[in-house]
Amino acid sequence: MAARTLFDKLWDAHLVKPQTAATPAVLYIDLHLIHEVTSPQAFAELRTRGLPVRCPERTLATLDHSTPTTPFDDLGQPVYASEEAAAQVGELEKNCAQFGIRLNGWSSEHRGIVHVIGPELGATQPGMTIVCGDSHTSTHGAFGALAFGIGTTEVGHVLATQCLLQQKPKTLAIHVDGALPAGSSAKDLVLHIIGQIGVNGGTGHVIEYRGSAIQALSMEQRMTVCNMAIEAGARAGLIAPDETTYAYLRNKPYAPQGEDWDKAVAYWNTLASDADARYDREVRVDASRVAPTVTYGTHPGMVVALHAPVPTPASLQERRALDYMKVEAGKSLIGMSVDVVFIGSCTNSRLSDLRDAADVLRGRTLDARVRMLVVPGSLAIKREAESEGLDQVFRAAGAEWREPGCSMCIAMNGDLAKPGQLVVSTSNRNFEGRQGPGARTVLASPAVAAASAVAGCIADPQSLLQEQAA
Ligand SMILES: CC(C)[C@H](C(=O)O)[C@@H](O)C(=O)O
Ligand code: SF4
Repeated sequence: MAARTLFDKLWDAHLVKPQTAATPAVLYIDLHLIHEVTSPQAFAELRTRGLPVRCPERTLATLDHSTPTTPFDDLGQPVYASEEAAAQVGELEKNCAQFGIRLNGWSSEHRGIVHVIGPELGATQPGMTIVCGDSHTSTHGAFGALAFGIGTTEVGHVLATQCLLQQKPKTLAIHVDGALPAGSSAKDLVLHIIGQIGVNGGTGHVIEYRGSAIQALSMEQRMTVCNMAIEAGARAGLIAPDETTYAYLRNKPYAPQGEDWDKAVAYWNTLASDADARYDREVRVDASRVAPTVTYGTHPGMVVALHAPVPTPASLQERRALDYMKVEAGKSLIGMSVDVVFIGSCTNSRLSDLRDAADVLRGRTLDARVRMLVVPGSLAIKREAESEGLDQVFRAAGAEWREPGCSMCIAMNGDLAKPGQLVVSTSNRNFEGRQGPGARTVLASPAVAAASAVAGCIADPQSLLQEQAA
């Protein structure tokens, strides 16, 4: 057989019907993740047609986008920001009960952001096809699973048939060699990559991240990198499974156990791209040149190294973005005044991210002008962080330690910035108004975000970390 890439192997193993000139391929879906925003209409469609869910056991639901991150009220009930949010959640609860779907709801110890809990439970596994009505489903590609976002109509198709119609995407290998410099994180790497290839650089492709710098990343870091594949326009991001993957998954609740585990690992070991496999495109990135990186504009491709000057706008659109952000070309963002700092989202809300932020904050307090929200990606992460005392570090610094959810990443739950406020955010999208009407977003790593909270302006964590060490 001809040499195949990781993507080819995943595609071939799930192909129910190949595509023809006239019809897309039919793919079998191993795991369907659902949340409250993109599922209601899909269930309504099932009801209209009198259809059951084909594989409830392959469907996993959580509440995340519209859920409050404040504690329950005195009656033990969540306090929703709007009727609409409450209705959306209620709808998912009802649909899951009626169609026999596991829901990590309010009473579950496993609730959290969909892209955080899938991996955490071991539901996300190498070799799988995984879909969700959510663009950041690419996160799960960190495990060597073909994982991508789908629309609400497709959510209905998958619920009804456990299959999906797909055009075969092309492959793009991003080789990342060299070592990340001390002080540069996975977030800096992925922002740097998007800056290098552009927000359309991956369009029509599945990205496979490869090379020594990728292999050196932990699973949490790999998830950060795959999470943002979609921000480069890619259909999905992939990393071949290896010992790091297996060490993470072993003994997770839904991971295979005993003999099944050994069999699974033997299969997973066959998934890596063959040595002579061909990609449609290849790009090289030198990890040693990745500095702490931030966005300065209104899409995730408008990135700049923290100490480098913002480039001169090359188009009217870029000029408008700079105006909106109140950013000046020719100057770095260092020193720009900050109103809100958000640590959270499916990009950077895992334990290692919280540790990175806490390392900068330990023994310090926030600048008086800054509001800081720390929102763990899941209840499990919240509990772990508390057992390490990270919550104490955040609270002592003056930050808000909140319940898990998407929160200010998308501001659907009432956590939002005011018009004109500047948010340094560890999330993945800096679109106009995403974190509240008129709010301005600078995407950054947890360390840069935390340092900016202390300084009250965009700041480099290095000097703070050196002081801590001394
Ligand atoms: C609400 C949902 C459909 C959306 C997505 O698809 O990604 C959200 O998660 C986001 O991050 O913008
Ligand atoms: S955390 Fe943000 S990016 Fe992730 S699923 Fe929620 S809204 Fe989307």
